[in-house]
Amino acid sequence: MSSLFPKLEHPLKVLTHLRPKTKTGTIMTSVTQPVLAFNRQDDVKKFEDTKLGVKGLVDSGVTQIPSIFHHPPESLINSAPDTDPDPIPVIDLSGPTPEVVDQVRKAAGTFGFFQVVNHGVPVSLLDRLVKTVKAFHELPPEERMKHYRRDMATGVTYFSNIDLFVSKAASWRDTLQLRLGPTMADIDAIPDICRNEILEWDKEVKQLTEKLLGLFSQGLGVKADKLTEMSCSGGRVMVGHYYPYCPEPNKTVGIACHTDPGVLTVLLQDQVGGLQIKHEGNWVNVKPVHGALVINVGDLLQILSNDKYTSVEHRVYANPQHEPRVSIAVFCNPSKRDDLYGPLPEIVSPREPAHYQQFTYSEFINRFFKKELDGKSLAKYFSLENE
Ligand SMILES: COc1cc(/C=C/C(=O)SCCNC(=O)CCNC(=O)[C@H](O)C(C)(C)COP(=O)(O)OP(=O)(O)OC[C@H]2O[C@@H](n3cnc4c(N)ncnc43)[C@H](O)[C@@H]2OP(=O)(O)O)ccc1O
Ligand SMILES: O=C(O)CCC(=O)C(=O)O
Ligand SMILES: [Fe+2]
Repeated sequence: MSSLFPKLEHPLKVLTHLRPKTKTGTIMTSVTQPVLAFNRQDDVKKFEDTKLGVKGLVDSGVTQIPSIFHHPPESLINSAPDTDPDPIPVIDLSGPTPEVVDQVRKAAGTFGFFQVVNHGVPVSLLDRLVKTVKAFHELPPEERMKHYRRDMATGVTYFSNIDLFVSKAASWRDTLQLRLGPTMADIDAIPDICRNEILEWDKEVKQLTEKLLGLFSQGLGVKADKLTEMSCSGGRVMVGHYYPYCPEPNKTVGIACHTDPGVLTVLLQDQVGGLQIKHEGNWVNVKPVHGALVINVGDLLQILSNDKYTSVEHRVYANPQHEPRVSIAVFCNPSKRDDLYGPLPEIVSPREPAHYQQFTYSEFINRFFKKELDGKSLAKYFSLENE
């Protein structure tokens, strides 16, 4: 440990020594000594080694966020102006199927996002899930840090920022991540405090994603079980994000602008708000609707649909409120790794030729982990228009 980070008895104390940057660019320690050399990777590692995430920073009472969280001006976020009524469609899944298919097709082709109600998942379970995932993130530090790990051996991980070591700036959130399918993570590795709710949620979300794939398939005019047959929701990864209060929300973000790589994402958000999507060049808030689930098209579904559906950029602002924000997303991906994916043959023709080449899911996901972190869709890497 460098002399700038004196050996401290409690890991939380290290956090107060992570260096904020002054306006002039001079880097000061918390005891206001000027420092000439600044190694970002050292500070990233020290933050990681606390195993307490941004929640630990907040608990330690930071009033200035460490410079590893400072985003460049172009990626900073202001709250988007509220639009009334909220333009993002709320679809009642209990409606007549042809109408629901039509609504899904339109929403997926324009916003790439919509909310669903009467989706079949008991609202009481959604409330319990948010409550218990929040309780996990608010366990005492010594309990929480026992879970902190990035390796996928058990299928359960807990960390701050999936891309902490590769991104240019870290974001103000922590995440509990679990593999739900095709095989569930080790049950014993799921934190006790939210285990029952996650297991119940897994059953419900599996049924819901199959229903949604049916609607997306019919919206393309192909047989209802086409996307399910292609195993499009066989691989399911759940994340439980925690966005604590940020003392300097104008210097960082909750989650940087990105698209989701897979087929579709089901997102449960609490009532705090913060998610924004890009629509016709403007940022639009996705307002929380109690009991609703937010659905969005991923890059792979955009490709399968030959651009009939669109994978849209979205982001979350750093939480300026003292009430922490919790969101739970399930990313659906194909479980057949070596099958070929590309625009569905049924929807391409000489009049509507394929916009994308074919590739295996393994090639696709390798591209995800290799791509520069530009926040843009993966679709461009498979586009035939580049050839
Ligand atoms: C870590 O390096 C990164 C990270 C990023 C992240 C950018 C973002 O923040 S995007 C916004 C939020 N999105 C997410 O947090 C992504 C959440 N996760 C997912 O959507 C899925 O986990 C998935 C990444 C799409 C993978 O899902 P799935 O295919 O169902 O799951 P697996 O079977 O477990 O994995 C498939 C394949 O990927 C390899 N892999 C999984 N996790 C990692 C990882 N953290 N680092 C490297 N490789 C990983 C896994 O080993 C499998 O490989 P095989 O060879 O066995 O097929 C952007 C850029 C980065 O570099
Ligand atoms: O927290 C949210 O509302 C969005 C999370 C998200 O976009 C993601 O995990 O990919
Ligand atoms: Fe996302």
